[in-house]
Amino acid sequence: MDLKSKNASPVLADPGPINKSRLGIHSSMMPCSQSGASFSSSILTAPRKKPGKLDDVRSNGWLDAMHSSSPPRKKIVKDFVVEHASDDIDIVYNSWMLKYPSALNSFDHIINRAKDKKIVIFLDYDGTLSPIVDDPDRAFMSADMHSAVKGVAEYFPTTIISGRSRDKVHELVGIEELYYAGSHGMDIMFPVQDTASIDHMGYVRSTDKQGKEVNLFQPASEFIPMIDKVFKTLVEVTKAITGTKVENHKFCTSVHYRNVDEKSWLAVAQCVHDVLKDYPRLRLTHGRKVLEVRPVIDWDKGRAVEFLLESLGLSNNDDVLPIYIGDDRTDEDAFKVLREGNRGYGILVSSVPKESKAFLSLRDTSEVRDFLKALVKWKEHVDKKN
Ligand SMILES: O=P(O)(O)OC[C@H]1O[C@H](O[C@H]2O[C@H](CO)[C@@H](O)[C@H](O)[C@H]2O)[C@H](O)[C@@H](O)[C@@H]1O
Repeated sequence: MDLKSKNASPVLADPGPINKSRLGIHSSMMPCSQSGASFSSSILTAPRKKPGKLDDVRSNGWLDAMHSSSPPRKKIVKDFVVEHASDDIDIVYNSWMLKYPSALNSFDHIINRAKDKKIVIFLDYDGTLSPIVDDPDRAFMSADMHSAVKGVAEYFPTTIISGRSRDKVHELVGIEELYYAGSHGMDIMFPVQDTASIDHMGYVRSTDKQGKEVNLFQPASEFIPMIDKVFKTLVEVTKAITGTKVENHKFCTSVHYRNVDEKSWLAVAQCVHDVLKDYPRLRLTHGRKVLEVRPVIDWDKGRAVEFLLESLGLSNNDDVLPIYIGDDRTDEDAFKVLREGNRGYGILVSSVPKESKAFLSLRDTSEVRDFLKALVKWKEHVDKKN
């Protein structure tokens, strides 16, 4: 990517003036449920305020997207028109792997391509390094995964790119040798080096928790007060819906519905939809049983990968082999960047067949760990020979 030719600001054309009062008292601070616990089922049958209101969420595809996020295995198989026997499940998965071959089985091919190139690793966190669990605060890596990630970071420039806040994912991973990009790449901390060529990109010099000098790139910093306000509003309006959890990631905010009764998913969607109506500069994306609210800026995990490659002086296709491993829809932006630039490998982590811009696949976090360990072993072997 020629960052120099890009507008330094990734903020898209403003869809309208920001009404200052919107940033203050929010019109939907009232909970969506006026009747507390019984809210979920009644909202399914009767429009809450205006006729047609519930249709908004149904017709704009939110609800369908919510149902298809993290679908149970059976459902995916059914979509592939196969019976539910486990043998058939394997047949479907194996035929899907013809399109997205296993990165483990393709290992020799990968290292062959990596000869004379510098491998650069990008890792998503949830669902990639830690298994998906009900409580986002308890999504930990295994000790084995921790040592595999530490191992790759010793040999290859390695970045964690997460939807979580940078501080949170740093706390969960706890490895200092890594670079961290939080809030879907809207908060990037990377080492100070000769990056004079992109000085105009707007990153600032800062210090990390150990007092070391670092560069910090935060293209959505002007949105911090707005996100904080929306976070508080979302906590308020969803509090009557049992099981919802709202997280503040500083540059974006997430509304989880994994622990919400499916009958109330529409209510969750409606609450978020109502709040977003007053914030034209925010948009919604879907993750694994989570609605993610983020600024309308032209920035995502794909742009973050391009930015990091450029800023670390690793953007030359002939010398560098980027590998991005992720499981979620937001990781598709990064897969797309690699695919379209014919650069390295996007690796999708999935135990069910799904369409992706990735080239390769791994079934689950344990295969991710094995793949990372294999890279370390190979690199140790190569270094020993030289
Ligand atoms: O980009 P990621 O690192 O994959 O972060 C995406 C979201 O991950 C977390 O939620 C997901 O994992 C949780 C723990 O396993 C799970 O309970 C939840 O259902 C998943 O959506 C995180 O809590 C979100 O804030 C991130 O946006």
